[in-house]
Amino acid sequence: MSASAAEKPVVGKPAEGHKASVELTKDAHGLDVVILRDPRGFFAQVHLHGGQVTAWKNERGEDLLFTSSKAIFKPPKAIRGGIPISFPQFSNFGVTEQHGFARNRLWAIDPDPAPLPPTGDNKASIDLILKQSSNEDQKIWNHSFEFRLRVMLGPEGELGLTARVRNMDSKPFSFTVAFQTYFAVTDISEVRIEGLETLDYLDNLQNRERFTEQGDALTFEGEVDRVYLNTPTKIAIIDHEKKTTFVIKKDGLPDAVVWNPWERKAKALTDFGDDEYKHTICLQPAAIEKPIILKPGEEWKGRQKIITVYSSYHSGRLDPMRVLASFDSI
Ligand SMILES: O=P(O)(O)OC[C@H]1O[C@@H](O)[C@H](O)[C@@H](O)[C@@H]1O
Repeated sequence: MSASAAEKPVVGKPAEGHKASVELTKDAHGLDVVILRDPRGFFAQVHLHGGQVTAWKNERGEDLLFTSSKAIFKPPKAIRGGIPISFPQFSNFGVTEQHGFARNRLWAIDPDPAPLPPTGDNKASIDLILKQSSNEDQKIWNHSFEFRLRVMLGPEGELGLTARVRNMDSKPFSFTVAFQTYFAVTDISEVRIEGLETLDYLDNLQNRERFTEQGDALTFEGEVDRVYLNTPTKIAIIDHEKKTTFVIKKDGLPDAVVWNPWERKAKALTDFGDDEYKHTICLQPAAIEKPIILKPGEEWKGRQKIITVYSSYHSGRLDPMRVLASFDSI
């Protein structure tokens, strides 16, 4: 299912038995948003500003992504939370503004997402496009491109993002990219990440020096800002307190950034509550260490899919392999 600006919006939660729905509407700040709903109650919201997923909820209406209570909904500023997209540059690894310009621009609904197949009636999806940089962007990154983004809400409540970047220029260009995903967690000190152990990482807090992860899982006791390199296609974030696990599956995005500002940096961020660092972990599938190089006419594709797993952890020892295996059945 897809939506275009011309389609009549579907309003309200669909009754049981109805198909997934897509609605183009305005948020409380007057910004354009697309709402994806599944009959079982799963929900996702995408702002055209930034092409940014700004909410994802389970069937009980609980937020699975974090958005700051101090988030500023005034373009061109990116909204603090959800899934801002870093493109054509991650962080300050290049010449553009921090994290590139894509998160600060107005995206359009893509009327022609070919050749991606339609997602079918049981999935709600929206295709967005960001074309050609603004005049201001071109002064710094003067390349002609098309960035297509499909956001999909599946029948198991899973959230999928597929990014495609095509070089529309007559010369090659390169870029780095990240899905800056702010997961909602109950208490950061009760969270562990599995899938990054023994890997090398660049530590943004130590001049991007290269280290090797020593622990058998990643836990949090202070500020973390690392780019893990050549990561596996599946990573799990385990929220012990909520007995919930997020499983992230990714393709075309070999790196994974892990960021939590902790107390001091949280206080320095104007659009982030002082204590909110306790309730989020930013895990970002990314392509950073080896920038993507596209020749004229070439296209790059990167994908992340996230699902939440609840019950398997209610008793006994955590079994990440079981969680990871369950993801494959989707
Ligand atoms: O405040 P911004 O521009 O959204 O960046 C937030 C953080 O984004 C993370 O991706 C970076 O690794 C951090 O270094 C950075 O502080």
